[in-house]
Amino acid sequence: MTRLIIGIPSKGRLQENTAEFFAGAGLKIVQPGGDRNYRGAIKGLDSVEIAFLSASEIARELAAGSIHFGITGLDLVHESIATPDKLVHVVTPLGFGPADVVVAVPKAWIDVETMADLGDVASDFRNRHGRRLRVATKYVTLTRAFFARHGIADYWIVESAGATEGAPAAGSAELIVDITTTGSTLEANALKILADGVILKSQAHLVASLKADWSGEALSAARTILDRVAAEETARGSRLVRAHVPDTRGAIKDVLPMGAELIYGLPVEGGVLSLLCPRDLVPDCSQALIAHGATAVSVEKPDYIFRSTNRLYDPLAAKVNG
Ligand SMILES: Nc1ncnc2c1ncn2[C@@H]1O[C@H](COP(=O)(O)OP(=O)(O)OP(=O)(O)O)[C@@H](O)[C@H]1O
Ligand SMILES: O=P(O)(O)OC[C@H]1O[C@H](OP(=O)(O)OP(=O)(O)O)[C@H](O)[C@@H]1O
Ligand SMILES: [Mg+2]
Repeated sequence: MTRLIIGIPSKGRLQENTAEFFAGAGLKIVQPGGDRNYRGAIKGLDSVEIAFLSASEIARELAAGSIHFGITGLDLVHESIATPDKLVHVVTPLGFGPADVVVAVPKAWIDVETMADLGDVASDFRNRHGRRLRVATKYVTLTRAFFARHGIADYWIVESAGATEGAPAAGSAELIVDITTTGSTLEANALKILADGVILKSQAHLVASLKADWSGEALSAARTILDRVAAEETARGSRLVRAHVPDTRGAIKDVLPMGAELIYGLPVEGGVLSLLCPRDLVPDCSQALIAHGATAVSVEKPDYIFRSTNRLYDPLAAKVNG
C-alpha cells in the first residue's frame, strides 16, 4: 500500500500560492497535527500524504525519491539535481514564483555588457592580478555549466549563503550569480545583468520523482490529483458556448478555425451546438453563431473539464511504467 507523498513548501515565498493552487483544483490540504506538524493530508484522499518541507529540500527529496510529487522552483530543480532528466519529470509550470537566475556585474564595469566581454575581463584579470575573478553564488552547478557553455574558465566560485548581492561591495567577490524578480536588490547594490546573462527563467513547477516507488496506490492517486488539476486548468481558460444554430455546418466551419472545440462531438444538423471556446474568443465565436442563424448564445464558465486523456498524467505514467 504505497501512498502518494507530495512535498509542499511549508514556508517562504512559494507557500501561500501553493495552497491556493491546490484549493483551485478542489483539493483541500489539512494539517491534523497543527501548524508544527510537518505531515498533512488532502481531505477525502486517503492514499495521499503531504510532507511540508522547504523549497530546496523538496528538490533534493524528489531526486532521492522519498516524495512522489513536489512543488518547487525550477531553479532549485536544476541547481540541486545533477541529472534532472533521469531523476525527475516536470509535470507543469504553475504560474507563480517567477524569478530569473542571472549573471550580474558592478554597473561601474562600463565595458562589460555580455558574457563574451566577461570572458575577456576574466583572462585580463588573471594576467594582471595573478588570481582569478571571484563569482559569489549559491547556484554553483548552474554557474559552472553556464560559464563553461560560454567558454569562460578563468573564475573562482565563492559559495554564498545569503546576501549574495553584497559580495562585490564587500570585496569578497567581483561579480555574482543570483536569483532576481523585481531587480530591486541588484539595483540597490549597483549591479547590472549581462545582456546574455540570464541562466534560467524560473517559476514554481509541479515536479514528479522518477526515483519514487510508484507501485500500490501511488499512481492512481497521482491520476486523481492530475485529473483535477488538468480539469481545472482547462476550465479556467475556456467557456462553454451553446446555441441552436440552423446552419450547423456553416457555423462549425467558421468557429473551429478560431480555436473552438465541439466538446460533445457533432450535433445533428440544425441541433444545439456545444462548444468549448478559449475565453478570449467568446465574443467572436458568438458573433459567428449569430451570423449563421442563432437567435441566442449562452456562455457559461465551467468549473472543471475532465477528459478521457490527460495531458499531465499520461506522459508521467509512460515514464514511470516504462
Ligand atoms: N524574488 C525571489 N527571490 C528568491 N527566490 C524566489 C523569488 N521569487 C520566487 N522565488 C523562488 O523561491 C525559491 C526560494 O524559496 P525560499 O527562499 O522560500 O526557499 P528556500 O531557499 O528553500 O529556503 P531557505 O532559503 O530558507 O533555505 C527560489 O529558489 C525560487 O524558485
Ligand atoms: O529581484 P528582487 O525582487 O529584489 O528579489 C531577489 C532577492 O530576493 C531573494 O533574497 P531573499 O529575500 O530570499 O533572501 P535570501 O537570499 O537570504 O534567501 C534573492 O536571493 C535575492 O536576493
Ligand atoms: Mg531564500
